[in-house]
Amino acid sequence: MEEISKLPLPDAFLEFLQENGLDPSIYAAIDSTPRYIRLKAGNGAQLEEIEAEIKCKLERVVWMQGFFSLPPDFKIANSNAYKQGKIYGIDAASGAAVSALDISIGDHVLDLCAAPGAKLCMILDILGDSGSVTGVDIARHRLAACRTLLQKYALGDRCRLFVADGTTFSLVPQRFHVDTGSCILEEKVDTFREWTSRRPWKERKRAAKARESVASGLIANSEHPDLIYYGQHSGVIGLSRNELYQSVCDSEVSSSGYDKVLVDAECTHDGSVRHIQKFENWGWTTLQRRVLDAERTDNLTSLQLKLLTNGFRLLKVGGSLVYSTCSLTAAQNEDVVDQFLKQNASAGITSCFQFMLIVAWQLMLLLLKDKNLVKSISGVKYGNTSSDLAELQEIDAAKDWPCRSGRIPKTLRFDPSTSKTSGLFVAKFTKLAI
Ligand SMILES: C[S@@+](CC[C@H](N)C(=O)[O-])C[C@H]1O[C@@H](n2cnc3c(N)ncnc32)[C@H](O)[C@@H]1O
Repeated sequence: MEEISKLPLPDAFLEFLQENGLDPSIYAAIDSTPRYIRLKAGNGAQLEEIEAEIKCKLERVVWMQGFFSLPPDFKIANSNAYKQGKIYGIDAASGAAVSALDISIGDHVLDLCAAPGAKLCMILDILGDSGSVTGVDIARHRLAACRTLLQKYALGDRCRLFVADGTTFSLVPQRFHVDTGSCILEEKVDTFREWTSRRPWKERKRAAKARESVASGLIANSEHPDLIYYGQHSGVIGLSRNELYQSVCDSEVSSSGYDKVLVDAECTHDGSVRHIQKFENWGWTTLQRRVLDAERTDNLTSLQLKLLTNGFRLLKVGGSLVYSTCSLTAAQNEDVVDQFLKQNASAGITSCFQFMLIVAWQLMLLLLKDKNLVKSISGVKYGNTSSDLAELQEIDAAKDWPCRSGRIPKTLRFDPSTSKTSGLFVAKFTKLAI
């Protein structure tokens, strides 16, 4: 108990922990939790040079490639290696969420809650000169910070960033376009310019006006997602506005949706010990307002389920989705997974008869579509069709990670006291064809 009092947690937070069966002692262990950095790809040879510059030994994290630990109180922000974009500050557990995606060269990846962008940068670093990444976040200022990161680490070439609500975002990757090489770029390079800040004045004014209307609640979701950044090879250049914002039906999503989707959902952040510690300076009342408010917590779990559902909808058949949060509560993790599986699980098809019904329904929709009787098969609208069958997947890489199984088999939990990382929950799904 003496340990716990090192961080004077407010009563409301202690109650929140008690209600959720969480042990407050993790917040006293901050002094022994290392800092983590990841080396940007291609900088491995400069390890000794970086160590000399920061005057500190970088301890390799044996279970997460490219990651190193530093003493808990070490500040990387002032180092040249950080300023020059050779190292990132990112917790090793966050690295695990990205590793769980098992990204292959050429993958088209959707990061549905992307800002401020540590995981997005890692994804781009893994992809290198291949595939594409679409980053989405509802908070414009946070996504702008993400754009700054892309520039700093020179990783934006295959990335596009949209300010949008991840629960309704509906664009698939520009698969074919990305890979068509430079001839289209040369022909139609003026269709979209590289930076939207260079968009024509009238267009920017129209977008700002639409944003104001949304903010004042007059209209909602009437505008397209706002594209605030795209790189040369993200598939955007050469497209007309209509082509970029073209929606597709579910049957197309199954083949041209994203190969991998990360839903690193908004949460109460209670597993991020360093984040909670910051409220000592920001004021505990801020914690109460931002984190513990009961209504917000209820809304959060519903938001998490919607984000997971929509991310899964945009996944192609055979692709993988990782759902992660830095909360340790079951309500935001296993309970969300449970609900999602109830709505989408293949195990839900309990009988041959049900299976036949679903197949018949799909065939009927295809037939109607063929005869132009329906324009899209519930395509871009929020909500699932019976073809969205989810299955929890084993995370193969996790056998060496310092984590344990969650309440649901195949889900994982990083507990700060044993993992020596930030707290994290990870679940991985695949989309099955029927
Ligand atoms: C845990 S943070 C994501 C951290 C990020 N993945 C990273 O590695 O830096 C959650 C993010 O979800 C965003 N968010 C909240 N509601 C959202 C929504 N409805 N659609 C999209 N993003 C949302 C927040 O703005 C916040 O940036």
